[in-house]
Amino acid sequence: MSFDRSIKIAPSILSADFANFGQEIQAIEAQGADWVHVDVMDGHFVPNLTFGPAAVKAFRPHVKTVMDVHLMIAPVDPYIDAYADAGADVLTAHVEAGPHIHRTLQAIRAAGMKAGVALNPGTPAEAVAHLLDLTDLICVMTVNPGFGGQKFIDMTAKIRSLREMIGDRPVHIEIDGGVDPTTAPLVVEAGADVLVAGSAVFRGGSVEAPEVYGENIRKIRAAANA
Ligand SMILES: O=C(CO)[C@H](O)[C@H](O)COP(=O)(O)O
Repeated sequence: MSFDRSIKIAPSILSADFANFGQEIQAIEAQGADWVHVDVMDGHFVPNLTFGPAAVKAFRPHVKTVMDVHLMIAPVDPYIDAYADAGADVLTAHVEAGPHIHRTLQAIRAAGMKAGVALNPGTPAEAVAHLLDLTDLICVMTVNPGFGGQKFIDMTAKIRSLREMIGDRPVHIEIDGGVDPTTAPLVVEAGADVLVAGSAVFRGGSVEAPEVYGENIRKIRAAANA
């Protein structure tokens, strides 16, 4: 997985048909998704439950691009090897999920994955200031994590601070929550390059009408690049 700052659209399969993940992943990739974003929730760190390592491993053969796994779980460290075995390319842990994020990021890289760190809306950019050489991606939450379809919270000032702090390091800034053709240009202008979108990609489409996913992805990308 090489680094570049071009805009990448990462549909969140939290908004896919839960009875049909394999075909949904194939459909979004055929329709232009750059990465596939997988939201892992534990009903403890966030008030919702999704899937664990066995399900993520079952998604893997369907993902031909980048499998971007966002852990909204606490603790993280006992599960790092399981997500490496499941085939995650990027594994992101929340800075709020435990006292030893430094160790967590080292362990993710040691397990052969790219290491991501996520920040809730209430957490300042400075929380990752000492982690910049240990991380490949900073995920800025623009909703309080747990559910798709929430209203975008403006984090553009935080994104700008992070882009400045990152300097010329090869670190992606990913935005997660409420990304659509209206909000995408705001976050890209502030310095983001990976856009996670659930509702705005899957709305109106299905595996029987995958061209809707393609139109939705194109609209987000066009707005982001405008
Ligand atoms: O991490 C998430 C929620 O915690 C989802 O990825 C995020 O909310 C995307 O969904 P939407 O685009 O519908 O806001």
